[in-house]
Amino acid sequence: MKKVVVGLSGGVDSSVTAHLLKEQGYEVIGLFMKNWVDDSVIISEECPWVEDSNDALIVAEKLGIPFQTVDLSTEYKERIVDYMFSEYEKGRTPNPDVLCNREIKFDVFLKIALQLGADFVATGHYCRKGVIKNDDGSETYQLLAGKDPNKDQSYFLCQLSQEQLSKALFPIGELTKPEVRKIAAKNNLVTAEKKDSQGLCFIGKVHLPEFLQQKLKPKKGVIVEVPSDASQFSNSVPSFQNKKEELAFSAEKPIYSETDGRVVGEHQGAHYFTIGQRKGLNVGGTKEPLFVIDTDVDKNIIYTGQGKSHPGLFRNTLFVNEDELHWVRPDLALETDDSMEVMARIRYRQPLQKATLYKIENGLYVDFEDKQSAITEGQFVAWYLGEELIGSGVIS
Ligand SMILES: Nc1ncnc2c1ncn2[C@@H]1O[C@H](COP(=O)(O)OP(=O)(O)OP(=O)(O)O)[C@@H](O)[C@H]1O
Repeated sequence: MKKVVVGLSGGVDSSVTAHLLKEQGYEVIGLFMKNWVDDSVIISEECPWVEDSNDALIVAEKLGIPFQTVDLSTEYKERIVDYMFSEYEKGRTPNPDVLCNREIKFDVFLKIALQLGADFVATGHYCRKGVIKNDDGSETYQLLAGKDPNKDQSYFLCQLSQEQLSKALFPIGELTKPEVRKIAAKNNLVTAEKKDSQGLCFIGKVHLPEFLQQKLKPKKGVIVEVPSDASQFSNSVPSFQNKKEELAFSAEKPIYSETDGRVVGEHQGAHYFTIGQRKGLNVGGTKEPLFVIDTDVDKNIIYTGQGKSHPGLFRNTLFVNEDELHWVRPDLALETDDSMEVMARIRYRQPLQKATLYKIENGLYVDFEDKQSAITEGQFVAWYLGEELIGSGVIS
């Protein structure tokens, strides 16, 4: 009998995951992980993990499976929380969810599962795993979108490797959320009606600005509004010698200075802000709301533009550095000077966009057919062939 460790979060998705695996004849163990808890921010009534671990325990008892809690708060702090602070400090916007899957659920957690003698780790992610049998007898694993288009979570797993995928199971990927809830209700699982978590491992449960303020000290600076007819947005495109030059030009973020617009307000620290952000600027009196179009953490200036169609928010092309480029399918990796037509997204739930990948020596361009709003440094871009996510990278 194959043994599976299920990450039981106390939510409905992982409850049904455990139930399905048991029905399929696996020997199932439930494991709840206590992640890092931001004690200074979370007030006791909001502290969610005690309630969640209790729900996970009740589900495990109901299913008649062994259950354990593991404390991964140290690893979580080192690999996710510290990384978040350091990225925000650099003016980049990290994605803790993607990291949590790569570094915690399918690394630390997976290793614990293997120590418990498990063959696989299963989670309640809405995605599927495909297996290609190669001629030499080896297997290649595919990360496929979940069947429920409203819930597809493949993006969150975009940094997984073949090694990690080989040990993963995603039993609810073939189901829709309503189907999952129905199965939970039919089997009297206490989590059947529980509302969805915020997605983020912990950050949904804390207030991001307050969280950041603990480590990143406030630093007053100015907010500059850049008009939509600023010279940076003029359409004069130089002529290019080759595609590489054209892509480099298109991926270039405009450079702003204080004199490109007027000072419209003050902020508490450019490192708290992210491109595309609207909330928290507290500037009134403009015809349309202001959006952050760039931050300069060195000079501590936030550049903004009016309205969500401000030209400063849009670009066609982005670049991924070689060392931040990841192929879920290494066998499909592009060689230098090769290109590939794909569908791509730059954030969770964004509808897939037509794009072409161009590989150069020190990285990869992702060139979108349509201009993309708020391409943000530090976030992940993920690309797909059909329903298969084949690679991803950090936007640089
Ligand atoms: N604290 C945790 N302990 C164990 N596994 C977890 C924990 N948090 C998340 N997971 C696993 O990762 C999966 C995806 O996590 P996410 O936070 O996106 O939850 P979700 O989609 O709301 O699922 P659920 O309804 O199971 O909470 C979960 O289904 C679960 O298998």
